Amino acid sequence: MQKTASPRPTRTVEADPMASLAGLLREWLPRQRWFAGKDRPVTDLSLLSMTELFPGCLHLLVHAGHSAVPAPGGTPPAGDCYQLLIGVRQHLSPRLGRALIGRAEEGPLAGLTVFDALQDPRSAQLLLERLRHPGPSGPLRFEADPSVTVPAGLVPRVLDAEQSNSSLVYGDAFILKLFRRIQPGVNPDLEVPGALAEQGCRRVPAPVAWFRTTHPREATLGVLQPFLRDASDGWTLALDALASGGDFTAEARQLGRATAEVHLALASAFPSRGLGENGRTAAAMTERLENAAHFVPALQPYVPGLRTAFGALAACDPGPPAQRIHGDLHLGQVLRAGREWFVIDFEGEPSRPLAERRAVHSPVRDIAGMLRSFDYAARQRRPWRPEWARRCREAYCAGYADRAGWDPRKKHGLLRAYETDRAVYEVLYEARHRPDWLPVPMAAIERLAVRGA
Ligand SMILES: Nc1ncnc2c1ncn2[C@@H]1O[C@H](COP(=O)(O)OP(=O)(O)O)[C@@H](O)[C@H]1O
Ligand SMILES: O=P(O)(O)O[C@H]1O[C@H](CO)[C@@H](O[C@H]2O[C@H](CO)[C@@H](O)[C@H](O)[C@H]2O)[C@H](O)[C@H]1O
Repeated sequence: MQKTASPRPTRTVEADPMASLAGLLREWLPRQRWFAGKDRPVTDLSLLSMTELFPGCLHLLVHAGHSAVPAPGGTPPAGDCYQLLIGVRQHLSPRLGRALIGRAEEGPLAGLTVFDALQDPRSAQLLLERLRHPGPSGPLRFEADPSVTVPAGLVPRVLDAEQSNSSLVYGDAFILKLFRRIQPGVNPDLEVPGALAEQGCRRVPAPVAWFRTTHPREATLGVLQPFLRDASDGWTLALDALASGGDFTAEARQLGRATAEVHLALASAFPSRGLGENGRTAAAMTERLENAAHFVPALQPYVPGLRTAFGALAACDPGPPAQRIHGDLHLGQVLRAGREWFVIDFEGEPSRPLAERRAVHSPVRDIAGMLRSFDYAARQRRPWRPEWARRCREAYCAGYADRAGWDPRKKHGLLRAYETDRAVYEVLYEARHRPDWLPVPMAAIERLAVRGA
């Protein structure tokens, strides 16, 4: 184990470092995987909050504005708030080269080297120390579950994953997720696992420590939870099965059961609402489709057909009651450790407003997310393996029905509408983040719009 120092007292720094940082961050931010505004130029950067977490490490909330370009639907995009941990030093050791943001030329940090402090093991250790000692740091509040002991000196490493946020793994015992794009309010990725733990649900790792800000608005900033050692995510396992010709139906069936168990625990932990309202659901789906088609013109030829398909929802059985759900369920959000499936990342679809992500929705939405994921996996192989995805769908729905007491396959109209809605979200997501992947959800759109299945 490495030695760790106790964190020193923190203070809120008065001088505005943006005079030094704005130019560097304007270059650096759009290159980060978690930066959501890659498709629009950053027109302005402003500081919302700054706390010196420990000497040489600034905790910043910055606003990245994109005011020049209209958003889909004609609303001008106001921009986003991002959380940054910025290290400032005279010189950066060459082994931290990939953390480099640049050298400040002007302002209060002129002449100093600026870097991403999360990549620096010393800063990562001090951050854990801060979480181990709950209390305030300027506007920040560090809090912990008093029943869990987090040992000192755990060796940190940055998780090397395709992520929407940034995570640090400590001694293969805990994982800290730092939310990057910050929205005011409680993040469901803290709220939901905490509430599920109180229900005794063991399918979701429970938060052990977290931190939040009170300025400029209350918001969750990070969550520490147990790290599931030797776990493999569902996406990797599915691709391995596809590559080796192995069967994935037993896994898919257990995954269906695990999903149903999490849904049942969510329904106990949070208030549910009566039966789903298909009319409102259809209107919301249509609006999302039209907004997405504004941004991705390839969707436009399918809009009339899909609008009609969503409209047909009104005649469908409303399905199970609306309740809190995962909100962005796919094979990358489930981990297999030992013989069990665990569900992680309850943030919901990152581009939706927090209030919408914390609202109740039909559990069919999560089921549709996972079914879309089987299709994504099957399309990673040439030739495409539709029968593999179809078998996984059947098994997953059967497993879900075993535990939930109702069978998603009997809600055909609803399931089809939610799969379409999810594919529309994916088109927008891929256009923004991974244009090479766009054909995967576009193929589903074509299938659902033209053939309806
Ligand atoms: N409790 C955990 N135990 C083991 N690995 C985890 C755990 N939580 C997350 N991970 C790993 O971290 C990755 C990213 O986590 P996730 O919560 O999905 O982040 P993001 O919201 O940034 O995409 C996951 O795909 C998984 O590999
Ligand atoms: O970063 P998150 O895990 O919160 O989710 C976002 O990124 C996902 C990709 O990393 C994206 O998922 C899409 O691609 C997956 C394969 O990489 C596939 O299994 C999913 O079915 C598909 O939706 C997800 O949509 C996005 O919110």
